[in-house]
Amino acid sequence: MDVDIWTFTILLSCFLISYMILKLIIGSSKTNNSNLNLPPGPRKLPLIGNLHLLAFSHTPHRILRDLATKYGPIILLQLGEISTIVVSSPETAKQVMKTHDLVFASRPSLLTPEIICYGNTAIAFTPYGAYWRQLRKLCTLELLSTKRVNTFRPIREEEFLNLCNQIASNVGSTINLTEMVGLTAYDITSRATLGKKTGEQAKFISMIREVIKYMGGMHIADVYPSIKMFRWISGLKIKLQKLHKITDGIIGNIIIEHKLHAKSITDHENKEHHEDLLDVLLKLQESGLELPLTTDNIKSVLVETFSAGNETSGTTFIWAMSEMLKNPKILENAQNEVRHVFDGKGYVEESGLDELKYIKAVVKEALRLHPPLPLLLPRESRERCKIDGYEIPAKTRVLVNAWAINRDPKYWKDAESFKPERFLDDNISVDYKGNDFKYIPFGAGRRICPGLAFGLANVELPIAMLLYHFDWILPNEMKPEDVDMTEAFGVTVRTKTDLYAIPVVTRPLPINSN
Ligand code: HEM
Repeated sequence: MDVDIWTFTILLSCFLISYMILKLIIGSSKTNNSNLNLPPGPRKLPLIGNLHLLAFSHTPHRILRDLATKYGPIILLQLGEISTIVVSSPETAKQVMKTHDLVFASRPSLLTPEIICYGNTAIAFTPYGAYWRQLRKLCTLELLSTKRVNTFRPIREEEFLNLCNQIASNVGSTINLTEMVGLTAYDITSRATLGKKTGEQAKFISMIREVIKYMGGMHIADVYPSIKMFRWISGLKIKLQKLHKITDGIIGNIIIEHKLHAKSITDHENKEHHEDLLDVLLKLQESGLELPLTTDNIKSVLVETFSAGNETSGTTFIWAMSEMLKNPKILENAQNEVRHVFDGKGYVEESGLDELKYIKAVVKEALRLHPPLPLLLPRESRERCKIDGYEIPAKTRVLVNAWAINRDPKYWKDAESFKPERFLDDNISVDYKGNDFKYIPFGAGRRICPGLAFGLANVELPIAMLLYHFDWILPNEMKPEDVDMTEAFGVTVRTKTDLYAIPVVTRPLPINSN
């Protein structure tokens, strides 16, 4: 949650302007909740409330964990105009995402998704209601179902093999794993979503990477929504509108190309043709859904799939690789496993990944210690409700500190250590589906991540392939304990520095794989 210094300074000066003070005072008296039994929390400052506690932090999940240690598992913060509760224990998370899931099934309206995703019409930031329900159903049954994700298997295998070939041609040199794997993930999403690679697609990828820079963090406009001037003051709105105009033009062209192509292909070609997500969305649009799916709605979902999908899986891959490079014994165990399973074939196939119990445990453990969205996505209460005996008024913003929960020593033995073995223990059978609230990297309840299968496939396969074909050496005689695990907050919490390593080929790549 990063409010840049420039905007924050402007904010403070602006508070000197009397009409604003007046407006805020009137605003706060309108929502006077002093008679309610509200959750505890730190003392608020006039006008900004508790904003100063998070405004300059690059690791808000850590600050919020420290506050929870002091005030308890449910705390109330005043972030500018926004009353926000933060829950930090499995029990309170369960109350938000299971017991009262329907009450907390909405999302607040935030500036970036509002502009980039056509007025919040993608799934993640759409408020709860009939439109979200329809979109979510399409997403679960059609777009991101396990069956659909499996149809993209050949794309994943081909693209990650291309990556391995690229790495093999750089053997002995230091490579930037973060960048190389990140770009491959974009290529995969791009082909799965929009079909075969085109120039327009490459432009779209580079624009989405630009958009993502603005997606993370807490913007001043989102904590003072009634003061419209903050939307303009930082220049953010103008930047976003410019980017939106460009992405809209590119995606518009891609949709036109798709429609023309669909008309021109013969019956024979049709049978050979692999449906991409845009094909599916266009078919659904034609099919006459209960609520019409407009072309802008389709564009919105495409933008979201690109942005939500890539960063989360890319981030998870890098955390898992960083942890293994930091813990050579774990890297060796994972390599032994994948080589034992695939040595007969000489290459890794996605269909064999289920045999990689240890590597799956490595990914699970990486997601426990480093959930890419440590505070999940913010929710908003739709009506008044009680949690742990405390009143939560309607329209309260809710953050679930999954990062703190996933490493709570009350529930996890040796909680801060990277130990994949803990997930091999039959007594710890937590899954990704948000059934056990002590482990929620994908969230839980109605708003749980629908891209789970898509995301995991893009993490497990490259790990298996990169560990099968290559040994990895740290550059510049770096020691394992020096691998940088500093976090950087953005659209996801990723490693602050890119991960570099030197590959050594140990299992040759399949000959006809170029
Ligand atoms: C390792 C990969 C991923 C992780 C860790 C992850 C994590 C999450 C989390 C924590 C949420 C919020 C859940 C909540 O509020 O309870 C979420 C929501 C969402 N994710 Fe993912 N995600 C991943 C991959 C993907 C992929 C690949 C896609 C799509 C291609 C995707 C699409 C979405 C969407 C659309 C939502 C919003 C759901 C809603 O509000 O109904 N995610 N994800």
